[in-house]
Amino acid sequence: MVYKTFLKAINQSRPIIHVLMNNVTNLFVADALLALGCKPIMAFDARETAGVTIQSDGLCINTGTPHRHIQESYNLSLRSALRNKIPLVLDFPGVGSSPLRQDIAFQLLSILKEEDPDNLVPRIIRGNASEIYCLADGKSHGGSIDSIHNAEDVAGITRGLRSFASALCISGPENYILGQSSSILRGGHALMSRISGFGCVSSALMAAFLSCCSEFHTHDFSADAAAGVCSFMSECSSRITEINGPADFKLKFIDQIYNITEESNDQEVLF
Ligand SMILES: Nc1ncnc2c1ncn2[C@@H]1O[C@H](COP(=O)(O)OP(=O)(O)O)[C@@H](O)[C@H]1O
Ligand SMILES: Cc1ncsc1CCOP(=O)(O)O
Repeated sequence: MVYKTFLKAINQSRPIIHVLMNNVTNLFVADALLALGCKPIMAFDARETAGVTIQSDGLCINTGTPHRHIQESYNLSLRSALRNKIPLVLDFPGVGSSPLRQDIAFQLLSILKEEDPDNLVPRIIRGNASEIYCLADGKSHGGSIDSIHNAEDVAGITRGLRSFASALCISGPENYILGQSSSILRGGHALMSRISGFGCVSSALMAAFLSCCSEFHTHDFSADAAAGVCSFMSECSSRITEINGPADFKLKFIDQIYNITEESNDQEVLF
């Protein structure tokens, strides 16, 4: 299924996407979702987060900047999504960097198993190769938010982790999508690794694509949604011309999210 099918569905349904994003990339993610035609809502407080999730069409939890109290919000929203059949994406930036990040991640994974062991609620786990490596083997590898591993190597050790989600995306210069079927999709532009937020945006857009899933009945919808986002982001970046640097690329990328529609011809610049 190509990304244009998803763009059309999003354009028609204007889904509400509840995002618990890290505080580095919150605005970039909100702007990317708005440009796509979604209605993002960033809500973090445990007193409202489960209720906001119930009223949403998709959920994205990104645990990149943990702080006191937010772990409860992650848990409440995840349970709320699973109990109300709201599709979701989990993203764990730098999960191998500290015991706290691992504790948060493994608690969320245990909630997935407890509430929905058969993956009936569509869900994607996305991360760079080092993050997926840490989730898959349960050990900390230290280091930064950026990946030091190779997606192809890590894909080989994800059998156990794959049982937690209907699709897994190991991102990087090439994106490995592992679901009922698997695919490898080229990334976008090397500058995507030189500015914060392209991974976070990718996860949020996956939640948006997943939110349309009731309209489709494919055997492997979550993998289609993950692959659709990777193709879409690749197309957005390939249309950007006259790049002055990372910040310029980021703004022009948001414009491309807005400009590409289901009617666009591939590689056509629409400014
Ligand atoms: N060197 C690269 N070349 C092309 N595309 C890239 C590159 N690095 C990242 N990307 C793109 O940016 C997205 C986010 O990738 P990644 O950097 O792995 O995530 P994160 O920000 O979570 O570490 C990928 O899905 C891919 O499309
Ligand atoms: C720098 C940083 N630190 C914690 S979260 C974050 C942003 C990560 O964004 P991305 O992984 O999408 O580049």
